[in-house]
Amino acid sequence: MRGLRLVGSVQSDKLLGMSEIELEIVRPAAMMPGVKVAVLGAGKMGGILLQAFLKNNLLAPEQIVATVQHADRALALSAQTGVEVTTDNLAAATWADVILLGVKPIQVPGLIETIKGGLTAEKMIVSFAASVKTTAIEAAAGLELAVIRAMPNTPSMLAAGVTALCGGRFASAEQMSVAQRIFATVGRTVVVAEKHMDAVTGLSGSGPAFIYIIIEALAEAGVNVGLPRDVATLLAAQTTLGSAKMVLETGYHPALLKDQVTTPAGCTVDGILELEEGGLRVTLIKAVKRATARAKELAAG
Ligand SMILES: NC(=O)C1=CN([C@@H]2O[C@H](COP(=O)(O)OP(=O)(O)OC[C@H]3O[C@@H](n4cnc5c(N)ncnc54)[C@H](O)[C@@H]3O)[C@@H](O)[C@H]2O)C=CC1
Ligand SMILES: O=C(O)[C@@H]1CCC=N1
Repeated sequence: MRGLRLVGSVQSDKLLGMSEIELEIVRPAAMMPGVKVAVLGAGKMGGILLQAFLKNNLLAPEQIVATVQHADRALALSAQTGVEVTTDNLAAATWADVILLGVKPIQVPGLIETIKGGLTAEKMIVSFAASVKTTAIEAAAGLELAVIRAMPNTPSMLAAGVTALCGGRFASAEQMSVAQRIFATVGRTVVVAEKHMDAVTGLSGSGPAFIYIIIEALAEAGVNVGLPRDVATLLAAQTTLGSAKMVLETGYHPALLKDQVTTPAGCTVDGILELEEGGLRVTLIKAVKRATARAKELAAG
């Protein structure tokens, strides 16, 4: 069905008194027409991006080729998305203008070695692998080509993600704006200096896992004080979402918003005392510091 105009017809004389209506369903033009994108390593994160490109009509299916490690997964993903999925990284990279790298950090150098023969200085590589520096990709490619490093997160699945991006030595402002358009399909984007990318990984890349644990714990607490589990989970998740929206949309400091909840001599302050005694703040700070430290090591294995 790739690239075809879909034309169907229905018999509807009973409804409209006409013998036949011609239905013509034509997909609207893609927002980045003519750009060919390869997603090398369409796993969890790469798969989310691939689906978002299609859902947002950033790219038509025939503008995308994805790769995975195993042929059976290629077949399944192709059937699910209507996109060509292959295990041939070199062919995909040779065909594409923009090459997204979505394999594990340790696999990036080997993957670039594989696709090197298909790279030219006119192409652009966008890596969302943690830890791998733009200079490492440039050096492995052996070309003065644009490299952009990105760190998205999994709420991207609902277009509620956030992606930090930084450009390598040969990436132009125009190429950065192409990368921002790519990641805008899955949420907000922010451009940072590359020295901050491991910290971004520790905070917003890993962060959803930390927040899920907090939501799970709040729900467990709700069950502990007598709520049905489904009600407790809804209350915990919506409270987290609503509180995040308050920070983003009011622009108030989180401490001020916390003070608004805390009635003098009320119940909230008693809960806060327990949080402080249990070291929640320090624990979260340590979690982000540990994840950031590990992010610095991942490229080396
Ligand atoms: N999962 C997350 O929350 C985030 C992950 N990342 C980064 O995304 C990358 C992938 O992570 P996940 O999606 O979580 O892992 P994943 O294991 O789901 O995805 C990796 C994919 O690469 C494929 N692959 C492996 N070797 C390949 C090869 N030679 N050719 C083609 N495909 C190959 C695998 O089949 C798999 O589908 C990592 O570098 C990670 O740092 C970045 C931001 C967030
Ligand atoms: O855990 C990881 O290594 C990846 C990078 C950020 C989120 N997941």
